Amino acid sequence: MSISVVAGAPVVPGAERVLTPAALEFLDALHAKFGDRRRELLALRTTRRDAVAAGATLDFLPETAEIRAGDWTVAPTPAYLSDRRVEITGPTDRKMTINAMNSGAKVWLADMEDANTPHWPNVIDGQINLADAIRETITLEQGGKSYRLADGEHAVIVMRPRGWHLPEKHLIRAGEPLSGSLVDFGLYFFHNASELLARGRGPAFYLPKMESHLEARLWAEVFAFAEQYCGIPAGSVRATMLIETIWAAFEMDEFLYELRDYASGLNAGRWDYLFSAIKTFRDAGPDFVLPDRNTITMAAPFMKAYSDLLVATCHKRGAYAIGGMAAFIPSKDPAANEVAFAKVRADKTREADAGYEGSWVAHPGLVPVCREIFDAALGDGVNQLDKGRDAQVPGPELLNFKSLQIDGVTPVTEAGLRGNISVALEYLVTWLSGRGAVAIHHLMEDAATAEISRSQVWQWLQAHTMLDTGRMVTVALITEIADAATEDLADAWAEIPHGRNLLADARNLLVDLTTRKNYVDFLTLPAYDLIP
Ligand SMILES: CC(=O)SCCNC(=O)CCNC(=O)[C@H](O)C(C)(C)COP(=O)(O)OP(=O)(O)OC[C@H]1O[C@@H](n2cnc3c(N)ncnc32)[C@H](O)[C@@H]1OP(=O)(O)O
Ligand SMILES: O=CC(=O)O
Ligand SMILES: [Mg+2]
Repeated sequence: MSISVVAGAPVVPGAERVLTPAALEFLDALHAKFGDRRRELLALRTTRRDAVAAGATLDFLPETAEIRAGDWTVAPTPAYLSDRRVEITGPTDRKMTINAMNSGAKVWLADMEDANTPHWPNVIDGQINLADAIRETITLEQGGKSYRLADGEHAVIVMRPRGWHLPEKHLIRAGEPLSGSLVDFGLYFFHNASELLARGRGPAFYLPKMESHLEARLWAEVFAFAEQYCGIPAGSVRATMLIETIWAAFEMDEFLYELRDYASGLNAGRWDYLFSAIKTFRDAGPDFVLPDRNTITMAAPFMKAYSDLLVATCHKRGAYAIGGMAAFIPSKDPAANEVAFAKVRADKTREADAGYEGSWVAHPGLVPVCREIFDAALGDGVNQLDKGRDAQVPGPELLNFKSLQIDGVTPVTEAGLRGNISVALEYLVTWLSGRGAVAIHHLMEDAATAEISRSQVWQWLQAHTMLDTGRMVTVALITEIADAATEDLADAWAEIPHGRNLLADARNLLVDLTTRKNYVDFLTLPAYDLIP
């Protein structure tokens, strides 16, 4: 069996550095060993969601009760990951790679996932940029500026590969596209694991969007195989798992247990979590319809329950709890900037008080505020593992979406509907153009936040939701708003190469995703079909 680049794939300068025969052989071995299991586990997702559609609910798993009750801890935290008080996230383009490394954050989540469009050039360039960053040779001349790694300490790289559901269509094996996860992980590991080990800085990964501990087990098997294949000591990898599906909230102990030889923490991936909550219970009746996106904060009882359970689970098992993304980013408008900093400060303070070891920021300008808050919480230490261990969170609390109702009704506004449609549209066109994260109305938007927006519109339509203005959510209303939003963006996108076509594609995709009867599991799947 062998792997080839599909005919017609965009030519990417430097690809020969990444797609070496030996690296492709490694990808081949990974797919031979794990490809079938990946497909089985994706099918299991469908089976489990079908059960919810038929009336089942979610609960802690009876078959893993012993794991939850057991007395075990995860592998020791390596020195390079012992201080995670501030982590910056961002895509792996060359400029942002250098800026993230220089940002003053302890960790950089190098994102091939929520913040990345998997255009073939992004996939390959990202690998090149990471390899150069690891070896500290990365430079860039752009826009009259010279970018270099600053003297002194740089952020530790924790790479986030694509989730299990995403294919990599530019590489095929036996006529089938490869797995995006295995391509991102495999190329990064093959080229950099020894170098990272030698430098005492990895290899470390963030693992996204898992729904079952069996998916965590698959990652553990992949790590063990990769270490052996590349001649790296067993147990060298470190993994931080995102708890960002509602399913994962019921299996946090199990995730850590499956990856116990590799795990260094869990992260509260709040945006995908909310998306998963909506998606999973999208047709479960009025008690599962959620209100406007901007009203569902981490203070919502079901979000707080998830956050508390995450800290307790981590700390019981000797793992770090890493906070999530406050989506507010710095702005040139002083009033908006003040709001952004106040919101981020409040969010990070809540996390530090709850016992997290550190948290995420989306922008270098926010590193100092996060650091200041965690400096105060951590004092002379680097963790708060003795904090928050005793939280008891009954399963139903994780599903108490109803608590956001007012007088038995979920408040949904026309402004919320318009906001969801315009943000999802602008995100989609940006994604199609090759950028997976963008600032819209002073907020960071990425695949996870856009998933919430389009899923809410779908759910409100199916639930015949009445808006605060007295209008009902209908196909006609969604289409009317989408067309107006498209018109609003038309001039800006007309200036960009192929911009008109991209905008038309984004509009059509959005209307289809939100008004079709059969819900689409991930917007990135049909969107991926639209990119070269
Ligand atoms: C739900 C989740 O998964 S969250 C995690 C995934 N999402 C992300 O990682 C998003 C990360 N953030 C970003 O991508 C960006 O901040 C954006 C797209 C939201 C805004 O970016 P911009 O519009 O470029 O912001 P802005 O103009 O203020 O940037 C100022 C400088 O900071 C840099 N910068 C901004 N954000 C980042 C970042 N996250 N990492 C590194 N550099 C950054 C810019 O490159 C720019 O550099 P320059 O002055 O050398 O040109
Ligand atoms: O990946 C993070 C999230 O919030 O989603
Ligand atoms: Mg996410």
